[in-house]
Amino acid sequence: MNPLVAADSGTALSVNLNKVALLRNTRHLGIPSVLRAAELVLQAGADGITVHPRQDERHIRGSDVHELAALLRRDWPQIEYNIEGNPLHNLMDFIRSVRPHQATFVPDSVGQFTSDHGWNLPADADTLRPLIDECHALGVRVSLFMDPQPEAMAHARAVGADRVELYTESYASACGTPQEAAVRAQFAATAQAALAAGLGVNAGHDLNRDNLGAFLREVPGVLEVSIGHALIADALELGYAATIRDYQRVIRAAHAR
Ligand SMILES: CC(=O)[C@@H](O)[C@H](O)COP(=O)(O)O
Ligand SMILES: NCC(=O)COP(=O)(O)O
Repeated sequence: MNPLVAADSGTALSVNLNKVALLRNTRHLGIPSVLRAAELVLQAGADGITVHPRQDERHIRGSDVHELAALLRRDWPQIEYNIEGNPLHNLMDFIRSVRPHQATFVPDSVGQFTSDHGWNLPADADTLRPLIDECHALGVRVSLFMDPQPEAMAHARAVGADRVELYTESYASACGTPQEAAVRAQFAATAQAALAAGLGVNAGHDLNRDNLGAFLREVPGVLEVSIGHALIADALELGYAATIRDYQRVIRAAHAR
């Protein structure tokens, strides 16, 4: 599959392997293996691999980033490799050495518990522009992690981003509450603004098998979802292959209209 276009289903499923590394790091035995997890999810039909190497290496280590790059280059050259992180911290070193298909810029602090907000545009524009330009010179697509604010989408395009990744925690936490429909509509409006500005739309954070379908049915043009925490938790119960098949079933069903 061409990593530069959406999956045949309409939305590519990129599997975030952070939590496999988190479990591995609690012993010095190398299990569970991040590389083996990548092979298993790809054999089962995942469309991409995502990692978010944090500076404290609490989960993904620098060595994982490079070993995954070598594996994908050797055995899965058409599979999209998406590396997330803060380009003001450690991300750019990985982008320069690995040249993945996509860099997702995330404005996390060092030691942050998990990502919890997007970029502030246009305030961050002057900081981001040269880093986006550098990625483009390296042949790397840039996606900006963004809150669901329609008015920020034109600014994301103006600073040179190719895509935005909509930060979906507010949607996930609204699911099952009276606010669910309104929050989803906010994401739909943001995606429409992104498309109108000429951006591709990705989405991620706390997506799962239960909330993904409704999101994809209502939010237009989502090219890629990156899913880690819930998917790896599902895989502990179901195994990698059955889990990937089920997420792909949800994605296909959302697009079968
Ligand atoms: C950008 C994003 O939403 C995810 O990459 C999230 O930050 C995962 O990071 P952790 O696995 O460290 O929570
Ligand atoms: N970009 C989001 C991601 O990679 C995974 O987020 P989560 O599913 O672990 O919350």
